[in-house]
Amino acid sequence: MRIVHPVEPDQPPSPRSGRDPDHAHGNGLVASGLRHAYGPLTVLDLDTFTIAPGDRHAVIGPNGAGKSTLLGVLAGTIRAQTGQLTYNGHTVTRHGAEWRARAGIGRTFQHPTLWPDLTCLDCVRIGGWHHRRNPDRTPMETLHLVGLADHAHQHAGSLSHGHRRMLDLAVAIAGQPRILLLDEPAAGLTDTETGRLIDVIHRMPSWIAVVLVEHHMDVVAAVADWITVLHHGRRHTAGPADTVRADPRVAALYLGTNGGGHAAHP
Ligand SMILES: Nc1ncnc2c1ncn2[C@@H]1O[C@H](COP(=O)(O)OP(=O)(O)OP(=O)(O)O)[C@@H](O)[C@H]1O
Repeated sequence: MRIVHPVEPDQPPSPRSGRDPDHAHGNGLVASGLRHAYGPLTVLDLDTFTIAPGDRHAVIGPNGAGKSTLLGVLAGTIRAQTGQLTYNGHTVTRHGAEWRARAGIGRTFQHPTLWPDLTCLDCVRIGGWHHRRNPDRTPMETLHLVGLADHAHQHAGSLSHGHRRMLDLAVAIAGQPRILLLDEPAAGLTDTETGRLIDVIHRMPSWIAVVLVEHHMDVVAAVADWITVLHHGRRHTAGPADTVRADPRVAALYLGTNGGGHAAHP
């Protein structure tokens, strides 16, 4: 895939430095002993998974490896059968997705649903409904960031697939997350949209952690400095992005010579 970066960025990229304006970054999200099964099928079995402020962490693995399940457990849309989660030192295991979103754990979805009868602008307004502080940017500025300013008054239901994904991202950003969980954000995007997505992630302030589940390895290479590889719900490999991408065991997993499913070659 050829990634096209927007020719004229509308804002300078955010430096990976700076300070959380409300000093609320704490020590991030720490999960331990996560286990989840559907019937006899264990789809998640992780001893620990940690997200620290500012992380750029990709979770990759063959189809069915448990990546979306992990994101769901972290976001609170799936309750793991066992395990504990703390966020900035507080136990949040039993708190649901809405509480976690308000606390700063935002997410996008593999299949965004949004509100089809609302305009893009109203969707972004809803995304920011729980602000505890002055918004980082107006809803219109958020739409501009993701390249949807010209579609502000269009109904979400009439957007193209790629634009719907970018709107889902805008809605998540409007919630001013401290941890942003992205589930296959590049799936189905054009090259130009993919370039825009990478640009948006690069502009995230340094105190925001971004965790993305992604099959597009050029997107992973562009944004992640740490990669966890899941296989059958377990950690197969984890480490600095360059090291993991060069690991022949990971390539073997993707090529199916290690009992894995099919997916793009890392
Ligand atoms: N609600 C459910 N009921 C039963 N099985 C499920 C359910 N959700 C997911 N699974 C199964 O759990 C396993 C892990 O699914 P998950 O979506 O987490 O994997 P994934 O790594 O995100 O896959 P992909 O890359 O294909 O999106 C798969 O075998 C999937 O079929």
